[in-house]
Amino acid sequence: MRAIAISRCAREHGNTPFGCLLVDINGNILLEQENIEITERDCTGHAEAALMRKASQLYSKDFLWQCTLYSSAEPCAMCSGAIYWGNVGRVVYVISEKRLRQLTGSHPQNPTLDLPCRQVFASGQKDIIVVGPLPQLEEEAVKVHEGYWK
Ligand SMILES: Nc1nc2[nH]cnc2c(=O)[nH]1
Repeated sequence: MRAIAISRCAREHGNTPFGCLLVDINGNILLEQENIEITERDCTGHAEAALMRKASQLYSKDFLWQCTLYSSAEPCAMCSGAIYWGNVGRVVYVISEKRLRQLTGSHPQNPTLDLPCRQVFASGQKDIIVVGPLPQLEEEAVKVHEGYWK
């Protein structure tokens, strides 16, 4: 899955191992985004938030509602907010926030929130479709995190 490959690139480039991409209704890849929080010294530099900043500059809200954001891991509350405000209509993720929390533990670099993206979206006013976690891809995605959260 492309989002997992992007998460591997993020780690290779010195960032936390997360990646995502935006795909239109016809399956065309519009944007790809690695996590940039370390190299850019940006606490909001999660892959999904960074992608949403670019997406909202390039595309209309009506267009983005027809798009899907694929992510290597479940969007955190901040990124879910960006997806909500940016108006992307569908999200697919591999690793759940719960599993991520087991991986990162209490690592100060990633004090993972125990707040599923579905819960964030359910507090809003639109029906964003959420697919995930994806058990058949989860181990491949988890592998990219191996040895990182020490
Ligand atoms: N899903 C996701 N979770 C994160 N936790 C820390 N950074 C990230 C990121 O870029 N994406």
